[in-house]
Amino acid sequence: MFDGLKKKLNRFRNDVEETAEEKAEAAADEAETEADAEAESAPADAAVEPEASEPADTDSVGDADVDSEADAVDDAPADAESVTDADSAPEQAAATAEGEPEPEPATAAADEQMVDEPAADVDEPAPDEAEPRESLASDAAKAALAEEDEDGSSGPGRLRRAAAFATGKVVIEEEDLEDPLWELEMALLQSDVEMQVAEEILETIREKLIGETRKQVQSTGQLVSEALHDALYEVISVGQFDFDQRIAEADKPVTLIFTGINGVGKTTTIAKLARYFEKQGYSTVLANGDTYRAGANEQIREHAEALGKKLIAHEQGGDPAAVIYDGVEYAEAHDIDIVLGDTAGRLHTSNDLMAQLEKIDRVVGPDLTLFVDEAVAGQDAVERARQFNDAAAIDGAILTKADADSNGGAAISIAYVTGKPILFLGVGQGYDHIEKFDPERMVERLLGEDE
Ligand SMILES: Nc1nc2c(ncn2[C@@H]2O[C@H](COP(=O)(O)OP(=O)(O)OP(=O)(O)O)[C@@H](O)[C@H]2O)c(=O)[nH]1
Repeated sequence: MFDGLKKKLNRFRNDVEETAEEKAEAAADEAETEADAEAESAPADAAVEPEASEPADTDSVGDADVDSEADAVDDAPADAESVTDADSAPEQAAATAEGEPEPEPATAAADEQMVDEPAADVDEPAPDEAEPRESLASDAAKAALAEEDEDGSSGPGRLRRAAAFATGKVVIEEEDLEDPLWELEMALLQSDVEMQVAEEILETIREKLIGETRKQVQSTGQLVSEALHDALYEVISVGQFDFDQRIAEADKPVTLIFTGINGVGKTTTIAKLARYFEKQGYSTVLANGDTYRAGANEQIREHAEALGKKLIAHEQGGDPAAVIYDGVEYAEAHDIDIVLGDTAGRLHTSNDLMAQLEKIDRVVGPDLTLFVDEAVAGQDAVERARQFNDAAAIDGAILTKADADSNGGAAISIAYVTGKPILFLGVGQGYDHIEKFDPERMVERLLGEDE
C-alpha cells in the first residue's frame, strides 16, 4: 500500500541528509584550513621547542568541545602548559622524551588549576607561543562568530555553520533544501497529491527544517523524518473525529448515507461496514436508495444475504428518500441500531444530486453522509470529493481499494481539500477488508521502514 509514494518520501529524506552532511563536512574542512593557517602564522620566535608546537591531529577540530576549551583559554590566558589538555597528551609525552620539563598531567586537576591559578603568578610562555591546535581552532570559530555578529549578519552563515559543526551540530539552510524540495514536490504531484496540499506539505517542511540545528544525538535523517511526519500529519488529519464514539453516542437508530459514483466499491463498503458494526455488537439494516441503476437491488441483495442482513428496497425508479425512510422505520420497529443507506452515484447534474440528498436530509435527517471513492482514482477521487462536498456537504470520506494504490495521493489530499476526514480505508475485497483510518498510522506507513 502506497509503496511508490513511500519510496519517494524516503528519497527526499536521503537527499536532504546527504546534502546537509556534505555541506557540514565542507564547512568543517574550511574551519580546519583556517585553523591550520592561523597555527602556521604563529610568531616564528616563539619561546618553545618546535616539538612542543608540533601540529596535533587535525581531526580534533571536529571533535573538540569548543565551548569548554574556549572558556578555559579565557580564564587562564597565560597558563600555556595547563591549557594543554588530554587531547594533546601525546605531544607532552614527546616533549618529555626530548628532555623537556615534565608537563602537568592531563587530568581534571590540571583543568582546575587552569581556572584557579592567577595568570600573573605564572612565569610561563605567552599563550600564543604554545597554544595547542584545538584551542586555535576553537578561537577561530569563536572569532568568526563574533565577526559575523559584528557584521550584523543574521542566520547561519558559513563560519557559523563551521562552528556549529565543531560542536557536533549541523544547521540546515534554505539552499540545502532547494533541490530536494523541488524533487519532493514533483514526486508528490506524480503521486496524485493535490497541488495545494503538496504546497502545504512543502511549506511545513521548510518551516520545520530551515535554520534547524541538529542536536548531537540526532541524525539529519531523523530531523527530516520528523519534519515529514508533521507536514503529512497536518494535512492528513484534517477534520478527524472519533467515528466509533460518534456512533456510540448517537440516538438509535443511527442513519448513515453513502454517496459517490458507481463502480468505486460503494455497495461493497456498505456490506463491509455491516460486518464492522456487527463485530462491535450493533445490528444493521441495509436500504437501497440507488433506485436509478438497473441491477442495483440484486447487487446489494447478494451482500445482504451473504451477511444475513435485512434489505429494504423499492422498484427501480422509486424515490430514494422513501426507501431510506422505510429503512429507518424498519429499524425503529425492530430495534435495529444502524441504517446503512446506499444512494445513486451519478446524477445528471449536481443540482439533481443535491436535490436527492436534500430530500433524504429532510425526510430522514441522516446522522452522517459519507462519501465513498477509490484511492486508485487519485486526483479524480479528490476532485469528485470536492464536487460532492460542494453539492451537499459530506461528513467524512471512505477510500476503497487502498490495497491496490501505490500513490497515496487521494488518501493524503481528500481531508485537506474537503475539510472532512477520511474515516475508513477499503483494503481488499473481503467483508473484513476495511480499516478504520488512523492518520498517525497512515503517516507511519508512509515513512516507516517496513509495512
Ligand atoms: N481490491 C479491492 N477491491 C474492492 C474494494 N472495495 C470494493 N472492491 C471491488 O470493487 C468492485 C466494485 O465494487 P462494488 O461494491 O460493486 O462497487 P460499486 O459498483 O461502486 O457499487 P455501487 O456504487 O452500488 O454501484 C468489486 O469487485 C469489489 O469487490 C477494496 O477495498 N479493495
